[in-house]
Amino acid sequence: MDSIIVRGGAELRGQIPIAGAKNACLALMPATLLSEEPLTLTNAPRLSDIVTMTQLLESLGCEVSSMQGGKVIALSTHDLASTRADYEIVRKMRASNLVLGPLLARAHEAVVSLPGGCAIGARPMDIHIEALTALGAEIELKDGYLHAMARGGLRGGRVKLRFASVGATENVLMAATLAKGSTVIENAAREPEIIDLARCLRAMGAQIAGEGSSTIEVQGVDRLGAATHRVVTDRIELGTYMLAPAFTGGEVECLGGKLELIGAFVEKLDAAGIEVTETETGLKVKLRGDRPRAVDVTTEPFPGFPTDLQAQMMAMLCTATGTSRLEEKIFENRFMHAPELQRMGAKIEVHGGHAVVTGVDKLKGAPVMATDLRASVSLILAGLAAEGETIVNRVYHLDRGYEHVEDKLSAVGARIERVRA
Ligand SMILES: CC(=O)N[C@H]1[C@@H](OP(=O)(O)OP(=O)(O)OC[C@H]2O[C@@H](n3ccc(=O)[nH]c3=O)[C@H](O)[C@@H]2O)O[C@H](CO)[C@@H](O)[C@@H]1O
Ligand SMILES: C=C(OP(=O)(O)O)C(=O)O
Repeated sequence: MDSIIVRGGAELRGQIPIAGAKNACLALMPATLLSEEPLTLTNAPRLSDIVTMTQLLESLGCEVSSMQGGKVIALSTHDLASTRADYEIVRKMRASNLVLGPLLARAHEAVVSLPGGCAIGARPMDIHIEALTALGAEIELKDGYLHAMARGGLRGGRVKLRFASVGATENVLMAATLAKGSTVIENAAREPEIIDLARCLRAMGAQIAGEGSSTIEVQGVDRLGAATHRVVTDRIELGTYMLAPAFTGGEVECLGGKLELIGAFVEKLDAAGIEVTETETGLKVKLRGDRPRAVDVTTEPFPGFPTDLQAQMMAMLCTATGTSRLEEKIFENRFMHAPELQRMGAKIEVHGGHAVVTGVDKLKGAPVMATDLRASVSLILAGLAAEGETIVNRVYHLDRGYEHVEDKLSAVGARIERVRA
């Protein structure tokens, strides 16, 4: 398995291009199942999760080709070959469950493996099931698979989510586009990835209003057509690289970055003494003074502070002056980076869903283990600030969510390299 070696202490200066969002693209790709006509996605990120979604869609009869080195993905599902999403693929990636809504809408049936838990916490699907049931689906769990059926097709209805689940909002939004009549989704998730999906579905001919608010209305149509859609900027990759100069000094411009994608995060950066300026091409970031200051952070659904940036923020707060408190409210086991950061000299105490971080003068390089996607990159960031060499092992998680991390960081002056196994 590959590892990444980081030698700390180099100041960062320059521009980092931010890719299209993994978590948007993984919801946009299954939208192809709703139409017999082609869907083309531009600004797609080049990630192993996209390859996994490609394999899943191909197993259902979709033709997928990628162009421009993977930045453009052309999908076409003229005929569905299967309505079964197999455990062998679904277990690799939670987002595989996003084929459930589209399959039900198009074929009126689906058999989809439960994603199961993952390292960061349980990944239940009860909210998805309840929402699709409100559109007339009958769903039963058998042998680890959800067996779903919509006799006579889905019909619109009132869907009230008990929690603003991103995945459940995406599944029911896609399903409702082809349901008979109108659907109202209450307590819908408001993440930028939901807005992006709604825009793509609208380009395909869906009638949707209210995305980005807590109430989304959908008027079902008979069929969806062809469309080309540009994937929204990855706000998590953006936030990750925005933190980099706080570890190293210098100034970095994240190309394609927009404040509206990342407001709550930027407020915390400001409080920590990190200056963010919007430019015509992106967001410029630099640290005021020598060290960041402690801040308290609670993860919440959008527009709150994103859970997917908590690990990177914790790594930064390990180098700050003062004591910070972090509360993780989305996933129950998302502090696995803490013991690894401790190996580098960080002072962190974890009590259930809370962590207390007391900043230290200097982190020290160490061999560390990447336990999940965002934990992996938090260790790389910490390595940029640490004295000596940090070896981040087991980086396959990283390749799920960050394209060419070592190239992007070395282009702005970091001393980082990948060692291929
Ligand atoms: C609200 C939130 O921040 N969602 C994040 C979540 O999306 P993802 O779609 O994976 O997760 P959800 O938004 O559905 O889940 C958030 C919470 O709801 C719970 N839940 C979810 C579905 C369900 O049927 N039953 C249930 O109890 C989950 O256990 C979790 O505690 O992970 C993604 C990858 O890290 C992030 O990009 C999303 O921003
Ligand atoms: C945890 C993440 O992804 P997934 O939901 O696919 O596990 C993530 O994007 O940070």
